[in-house]
Amino acid sequence: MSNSFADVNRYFERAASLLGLSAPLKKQLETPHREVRVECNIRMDDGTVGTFTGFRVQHDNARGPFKGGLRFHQEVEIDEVRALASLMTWKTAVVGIPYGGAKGGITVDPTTLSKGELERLTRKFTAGIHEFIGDTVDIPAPDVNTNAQVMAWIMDEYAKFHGFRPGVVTGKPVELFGSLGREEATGRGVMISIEEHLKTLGKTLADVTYVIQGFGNVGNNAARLLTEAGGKVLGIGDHTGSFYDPAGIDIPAALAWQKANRSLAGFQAPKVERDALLVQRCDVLIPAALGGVITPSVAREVNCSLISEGANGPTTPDADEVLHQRGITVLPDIYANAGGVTVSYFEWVQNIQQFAWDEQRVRRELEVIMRPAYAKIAEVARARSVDMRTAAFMVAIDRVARATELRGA
Ligand SMILES: NC(=O)C1=CN([C@@H]2O[C@H](COP(=O)(O)OP(=O)(O)OC[C@H]3O[C@@H](n4cnc5c(N)ncnc54)[C@H](O)[C@@H]3O)[C@@H](O)[C@H]2O)C=CC1
Ligand SMILES: O=C(O)CCC(=O)C(=O)O
Repeated sequence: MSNSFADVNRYFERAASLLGLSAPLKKQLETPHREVRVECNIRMDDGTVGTFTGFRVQHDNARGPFKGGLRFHQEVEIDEVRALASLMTWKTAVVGIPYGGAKGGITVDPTTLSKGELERLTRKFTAGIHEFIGDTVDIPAPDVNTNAQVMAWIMDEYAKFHGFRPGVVTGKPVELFGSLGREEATGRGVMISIEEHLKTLGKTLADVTYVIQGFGNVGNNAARLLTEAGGKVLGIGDHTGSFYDPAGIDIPAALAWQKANRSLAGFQAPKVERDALLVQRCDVLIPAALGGVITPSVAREVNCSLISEGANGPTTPDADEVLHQRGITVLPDIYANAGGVTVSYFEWVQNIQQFAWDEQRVRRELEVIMRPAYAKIAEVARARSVDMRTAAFMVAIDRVARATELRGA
């Protein structure tokens, strides 16, 4: 289960060809600008030296500073980071926020580290990449297995080299120049994406049922918000367990369980096999864990009419074809999960202005970005008779291509 750069580029290639981009421009837009690899040696609690490898891939900055999350996971490798960095370029462009795309990661299972080891590793990585990041250069943020505390360490370590620059990183703790609403932002954006689509069908969030894979930052906030909106969540799961109940899962109980136990293991609800969760009956499926989980065989069996991609790259290109042939609408990752980076943008704006917004304003401004973006993608999908993913890539690539040409060589 991972993302591949070749897979992202299949989507890129299809959309770029429909736009009639020249071969040299396509190559320029496809190729990452810079890739940084750092060895991070740290002192482990038992006195030994731990060696870890970290990456930062800066894909494109024609429309603004590089922007994107930082992932700590045992399966992180350069090709995947490249894929995720490229998705960030198209994501920031499709919602029209003034950034390019980047992604970083360290190959580590953070659950095997103590808090002290995690802090030392984060600081070592930051020291290794500090020359390449900055609030006008490249701005990291949380992704899988990273959080506000990790961002605070990055901000602090960066300050040792460059002085106080809170906008060097987003997703910080609210007490330390973070933004209200950032933590739930990706889940909220997923909800908005679904709401916009349902509107076109004359339905509301309360009229449909949901299955959500992944119960971390994206999945659990989506589950909470959809439940608060009156929707019924039938299935949830994380890496420790999956649950499905046609009568509905008690989401407040699941959230409380997860908060107390740090995972869903042991949660009391009807269990299903991890791989079976994605094919349970529902109206809306929300993959919100890792990439590559919707393969052609899963796509042939999913039992929903809409997929909103909370995760990055959850659907392989071959599976995407199958979904299209089956008439299942996919709200693509670069749009559906853009709520997180959008509120990161608001955090950065607040940091630059040294002026904090209240949460209502953050939510309002998120809608101002997410709702028209749906309309734009849907308009292109209609006008060019393409699916929503192709349309989203076309909108994004067109914007990056124009910026690139206007800036010149
Ligand atoms: N955090 C953010 O703001 C954004 C995250 N994303 C994407 O959303 C996805 C989830 O990210 P976060 O929620 O931030 O990460 P997280 O670390 O908070 O949570 C990840 C969740 O996925 C689950 N998971 C991991 N492996 C699994 C497996 N094999 N089967 C089932 N569940 C599994 C974990 O148990 C956990 O519940 C990733 O693809 C990430 O790139 C996208 C946009 C923004
Ligand atoms: O908030 C951000 O800057 C980036 C979040 C992220 O990594 C993503 O959207 O995939």
